[in-house]
This record gives sequence, C-alpha cells and structure tokens, in this order.
Amino acid sequence: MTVTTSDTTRPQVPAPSWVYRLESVTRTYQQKGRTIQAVAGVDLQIDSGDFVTIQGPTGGGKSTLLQLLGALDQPTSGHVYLGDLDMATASHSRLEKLRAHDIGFVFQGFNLIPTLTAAENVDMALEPLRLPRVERATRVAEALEHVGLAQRADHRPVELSGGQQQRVAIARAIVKRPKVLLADEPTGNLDEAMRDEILLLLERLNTQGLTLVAVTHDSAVAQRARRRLYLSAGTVADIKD
Ligand SMILES: Nc1ncnc2c1ncn2[C@@H]1O[C@H](COP(=O)(O)OP(=O)(O)OP(=O)(O)O)[C@@H](O)[C@H]1O
Repeated sequence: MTVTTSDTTRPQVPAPSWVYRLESVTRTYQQKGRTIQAVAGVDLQIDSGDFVTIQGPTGGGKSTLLQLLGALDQPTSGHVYLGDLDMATASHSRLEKLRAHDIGFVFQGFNLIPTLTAAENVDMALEPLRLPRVERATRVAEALEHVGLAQRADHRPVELSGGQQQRVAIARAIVKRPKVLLADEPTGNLDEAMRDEILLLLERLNTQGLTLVAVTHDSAVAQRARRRLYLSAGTVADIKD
C-alpha cells in the first residue's frame, strides 16, 4: 500500500473565516468596594481580513476590549477565541507565545527604544521567535522596505519624524507576520499629513490580507474602516451609515 501525504488526498478543512470570536465576554474591576463593568456581555465576531475601528466615549471600555483581544488580559467571564484557541482559559505562557507570534501591536506613543536604530527596534520583535540570524536580518529589511523606510534602517528614533517613527513601529508589529494587527490610537500623535501617510500604509497592509483592529477617536481613521464599532458602557454595536 502506498501511503501518501499529498494535500490533495486530505479532506479539505476550510480555515475559519473569522479571526476573533467573543462570546458573552465580561470584564469587571473591583474598585473601593464597587464593581465596574468595563466590558459587559459582548458577543462579537471579527472576520479574517477585516479593518475594524472601535470608537466610543471615554471610559466606554475600548482599552479593556483591546487588551482582551491582545491577550494582555483575560475576561472575568465568557470566551475570547483567537482562531480556535480560547484565550480566556489559556495559560500565561500560551498567551505570551500568542503575543510574540500572532498579534502585532501599534500604540499612539510609538514605544520605540530611543537608543536603538530603526532596524534594531524592528528586530526586537523577532527575539522570541528564535529564527536563524540570516532570516532575521532578511525579515527586518523586508519589513522596513514594506513601510518605505529601507533607507532609514540605521537611524535612531530621534532622527525620524513622527510619521516615520510610527512606520517603524508598524514594521516592528508586522515583522513577525502576525494574524492580526491591533492599534491603539495609531494616529493620535500625528499631524494631518502624517496621519494620512499612516492611514494609507494601514490600508495597504489590510488589502494585502492583514486583519486590522484600531481603537480611535479620529473620525478620519474610522471613515476608512470596513466596519465601525461603537463601544459604550461596555457594550458594543455596529455603526451603520
Ligand atoms: N485597572 C482598572 N481598575 C479599575 N477600573 C478600571 C481599570 N481599567 C479600566 N477601568 C475602568 O473600566 C472602564 C473602562 O475603561 P477603559 O480604559 O477600557 O475605557 P476607554 O473606552 O478605553 O476610555 P478612554 O477613551 O478614556 O481611553 C472605566 O470605567 C475605567 O475607569
């Protein structure tokens, strides 16, 4: 008998069309004897390849939800699936691995290390992946190329504009080839021209297949999203035009 491992002989199991699935997700905090429901029974599915923005009033729960999506926090009750994995019950070491491999983060303040060059900042994200040195260098060069900063690889953050620093931060987020890119006010510290530059880059990454979820107060960012969510008092709703 011939045993074959050819893909064509295997039953085709379609990859899930969603990246995240949240079921009855609640996150409460105890403060001075009071219970604060930051996220209150959220059901939500985010499709693979989507570009989702999350808007809403201050204190509405946006940061808390983003932390749950980013495996930086776990819900008080309910389930947060990333692919097939329920992050609500995953171990801390599993969550750490998820953050290192599958989830890219971009923050309002860029969070670059000032003493390192652009290339070294991007390379930091590959540290936990234990790749061979040559592949690591190739990936860093590709990521910087992708964000249009190949010529600035040896520059330190102080030698770059705000928009360029955010592009380095995006390169650092995508160099690990994550399943999803989470952004917290990615244009918050930028003027209009730089904001447009970052928006174009995010859109390009999205059309290339990267799933994007961005918390934003900036309606210009939200207008470019495929799907806009509104989070208020811990509950989420789609914004319809
Ligand atoms: N660590 C914490 N301990 C206690 N309460 C918290 C904590 N983190 C958040 N909260 C509370 O949870 C609620 C939601 O906060 P969250 O930061 O998620 O809102 P947000 O929509 O991101 O607000 P903003 O737009 O101001 O950043 C708020 O009432 C907040 O005070």
